[in-house]
Amino acid sequence: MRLLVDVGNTALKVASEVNNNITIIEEGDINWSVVKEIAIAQVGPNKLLENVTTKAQQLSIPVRQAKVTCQLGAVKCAYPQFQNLGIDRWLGVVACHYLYPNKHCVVVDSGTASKVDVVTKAGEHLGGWILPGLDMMIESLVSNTQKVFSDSESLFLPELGRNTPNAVKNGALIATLGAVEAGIAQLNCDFEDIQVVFAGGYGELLQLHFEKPSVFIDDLVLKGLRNWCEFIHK
Ligand SMILES: Nc1ncnc2c1ncn2[C@@H]1O[C@H](COP(=O)(O)OP(=O)(O)OP(=O)(O)O)[C@@H](O)[C@H]1O
Ligand SMILES: CC(C)(CO)[C@@H](O)C(=O)NCCC(=O)O
Ligand SMILES: [K+]
Repeated sequence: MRLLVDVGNTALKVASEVNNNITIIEEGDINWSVVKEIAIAQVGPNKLLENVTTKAQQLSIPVRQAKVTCQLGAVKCAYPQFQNLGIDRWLGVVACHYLYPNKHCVVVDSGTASKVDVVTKAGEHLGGWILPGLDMMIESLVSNTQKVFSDSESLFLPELGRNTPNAVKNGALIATLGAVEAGIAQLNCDFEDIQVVFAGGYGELLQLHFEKPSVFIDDLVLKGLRNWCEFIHK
């Protein structure tokens, strides 16, 4: 069994990979006796990884840290300084390209931060945008103003707000959905040729309010990590 680990800025996601099948598991439920290799995609702090790295050392399990390269298979990185691209973004792009090889993809991974990346069907990553995640947008508005406040009860809705929490929360939603539309516009082609892929903690909410066909893939970065492992083991 290969252990796949996605270290986000706030959340750790762990999965087992057996015969190409990825199963998301709780960190406490890892069956260490069958782990042959650990692959890690890390953008967040080492602290989130402490338990995994300690175990790996104790049991002498090989650990591989995925890194961005200028090219992986058919996928080419848009950043001239490819090392600066977040590995989560890179693996999201790689995963989408191999899941939808005949489509241009707009990859929307929204958690602590929101990332929108665009990759053509030829595998050319055109680049992307980093936005504050929805919570971060709200938090930065509330903490830098006198009269703006939010609440936990109000829903995120793609409509005009008529009270302060609705104005703030709906604004965060609309800004993020607007970036998705702008990503689509960058491709300058029929929507039929585009696959929009949502991922991350806010992915389902965004997909719910995005009015065109799209998919939500819970384990997108982990799928990209599996692709990365396939390439480096070749
Ligand atoms: N239903 C949900 N489940 C989990 N997280 C949610 C949910 N709805 C909203 N969130 C938000 O998504 C965040 C977790 O998302 P994700 O796992 O993508 O985070 P992350 O990987 O740490 O973020 P990033 O990749 O931006 O560093 C939480 O911090 C929370 O703000
Ligand atoms: C943007 C985040 C924080 C999102 O997790 C991550 O992808 C990251 O640390 N990126 C590095 C900067 C960049 O991608 O240009
Ligand atoms: K930083």
